[in-house]
Amino acid sequence: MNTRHTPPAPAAKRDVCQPTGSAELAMLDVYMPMMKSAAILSAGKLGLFEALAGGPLAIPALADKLQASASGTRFLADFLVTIGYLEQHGEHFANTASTQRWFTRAGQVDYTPGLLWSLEAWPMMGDLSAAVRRGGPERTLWQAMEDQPQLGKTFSAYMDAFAGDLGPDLLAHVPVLPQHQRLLDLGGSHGMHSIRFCQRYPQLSALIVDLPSALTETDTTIARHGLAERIHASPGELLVHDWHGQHDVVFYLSVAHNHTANENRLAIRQIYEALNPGGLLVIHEYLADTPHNAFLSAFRLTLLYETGTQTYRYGEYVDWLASAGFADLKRIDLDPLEKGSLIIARRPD
Ligand SMILES: Nc1ncnc2c1ncn2[C@@H]1O[C@H](CSCC[C@H]([NH3+])C(=O)O)[C@@H](O)[C@H]1O
Repeated sequence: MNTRHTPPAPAAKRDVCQPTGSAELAMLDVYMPMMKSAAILSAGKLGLFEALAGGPLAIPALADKLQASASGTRFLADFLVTIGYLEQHGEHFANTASTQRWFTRAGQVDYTPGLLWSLEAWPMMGDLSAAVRRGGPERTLWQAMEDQPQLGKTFSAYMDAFAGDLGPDLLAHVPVLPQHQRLLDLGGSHGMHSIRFCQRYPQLSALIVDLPSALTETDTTIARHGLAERIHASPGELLVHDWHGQHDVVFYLSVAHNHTANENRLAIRQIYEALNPGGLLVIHEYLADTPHNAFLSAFRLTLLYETGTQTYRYGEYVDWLASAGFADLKRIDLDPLEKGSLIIARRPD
């Protein structure tokens, strides 16, 4: 995913996606979201939220920690207060509860890697008009990652943060059985989904297939979790790669929107063939069923620029899955909507 869902942000005073309806204020619709993004991303890059994770600080101490100027730190902190990301108590600045929760290591999920990824995506979006004209990217994100290795690393770290958020939903909804022993994690990137399932189910071992650009940290992460014997990462193009025999559970998590409809149809057929009878396919996706949804529309524009692909409707998945032979299809819409949906299907016994 490309820029996927954003964590719940501090309550906005007004929905910035709605036009102001006032000619004098029209430019504010562009200027304020730009500055809001720039300030939050800069705070992430400077480590400002993390610096406040241990407790409130006055500007001189905060500036010291960030190795930044006192005046710059003050202007940034002042603005972050006005948009609800910081609170001010006298001379001291503190994270709001939401900032602490979503943008620090002390929180539930630390999306700071998403801020760092958004800094990479920022200049790309400046070129969106060219993608609209062409109808797709000049070079896909995956091609760009081949000669800019930091892109792949930053993107995988962002996906890792998402996986921290999605992990509990997956564990709750995917019915792994005692006889399920082999997990294939297509586009498995950071490896955290495989790691969580292998931790929960001791009978499982996993194979992760992804492009080399996504796997730079994966072996280290697997080893850090003490799972080097049970989880292996194998670099390659998922449609042509050797999937090493039969599997019992296949993950296709946030991968379909990076492929064309025909590639997905083909992949789903290949997955069916690679599953043992009774095996499960688990898809995580953003379904294109909801019309006029600002998040989904923004995501499709991002894909136009980054990969030239798109999101698909649930009916399309049903068609691909049913024609491959899958049965017992189940759709689970996650809460909130921006978290996407799970589709679980079974290869009949
Ligand atoms: N052709 C391809 N072959 C293998 N992996 C791919 C291909 N195209 C995109 N990917 C990978 O698909 C992943 C999509 S991001 C999703 C990562 C992970 N499944 C998660 O849910 O957190 C990235 O790691 C890409 O490198």
